[in-house]
Amino acid sequence: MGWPDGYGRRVLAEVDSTNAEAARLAPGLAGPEWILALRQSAARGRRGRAWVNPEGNFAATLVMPAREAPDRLALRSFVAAVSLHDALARVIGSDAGLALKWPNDVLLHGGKLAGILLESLGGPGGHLAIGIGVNLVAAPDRGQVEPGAVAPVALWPETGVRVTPEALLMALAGGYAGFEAQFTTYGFDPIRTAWLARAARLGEVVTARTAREEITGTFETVDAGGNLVLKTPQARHAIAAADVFF
Ligand SMILES: O=C(O)CCCC[C@@H]1SC[C@@H]2NC(=O)N[C@@H]21
Repeated sequence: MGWPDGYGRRVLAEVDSTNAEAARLAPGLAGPEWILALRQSAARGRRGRAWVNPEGNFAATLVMPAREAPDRLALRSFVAAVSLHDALARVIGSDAGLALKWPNDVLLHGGKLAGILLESLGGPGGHLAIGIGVNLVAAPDRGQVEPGAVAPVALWPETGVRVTPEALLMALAGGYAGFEAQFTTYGFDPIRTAWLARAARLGEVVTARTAREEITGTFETVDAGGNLVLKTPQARHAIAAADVFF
């Protein structure tokens, strides 16, 4: 799979955060652009957390013009997760042990291998930044992540497979372009189906911690809006934003 038509690419030796760089570049971009950084000094994670980013790990952001409603923009989270899962399977040579955790973490052997941070950049045209971090060579210590969160893992120690950030970008950019085209043409349905086929803990009991409450229930599905659907003895909950604990 070669580099996809219509997508730009920049490779930076160092930047504060590829998502911050995406926001700076967005006003001057006419089409989608991948920004890969070999080092980040101020990488950010979801919910205002820092992202630990040792050199050799993958750090990139896809910034794209997107004049769409926020609900639809948010579904790119699943497009990115499915693309990342499949790109990792391609570079590893197998999808064994890979799974997706709602909404967009990639797990390997049950540990967190990769995270995705979506940011809507607004501005006159409207841009979306999809920031992707993958622990290719090293994972943060358990003490550096939230108590109760899935333990971080890294690809190299876990599988013996050494992949460069550039090689992963190649696999990811090609795969993303395919899923993005599918999303544009057919909508969320095929992406949702692909996501569910790669889901961790589907049909099992999980806990979702939202800003207001904690819900423990059976992970039934992801609905047409991308919500996590949990069934408890009392009700069926469609959850738009939460941290999920196994
Ligand atoms: O918290 C998460 O799970 C999401 C982590 C996203 C990290 C990536 S690394 C590349 C991009 N630039 C950032 O500052 N963050 C994202």
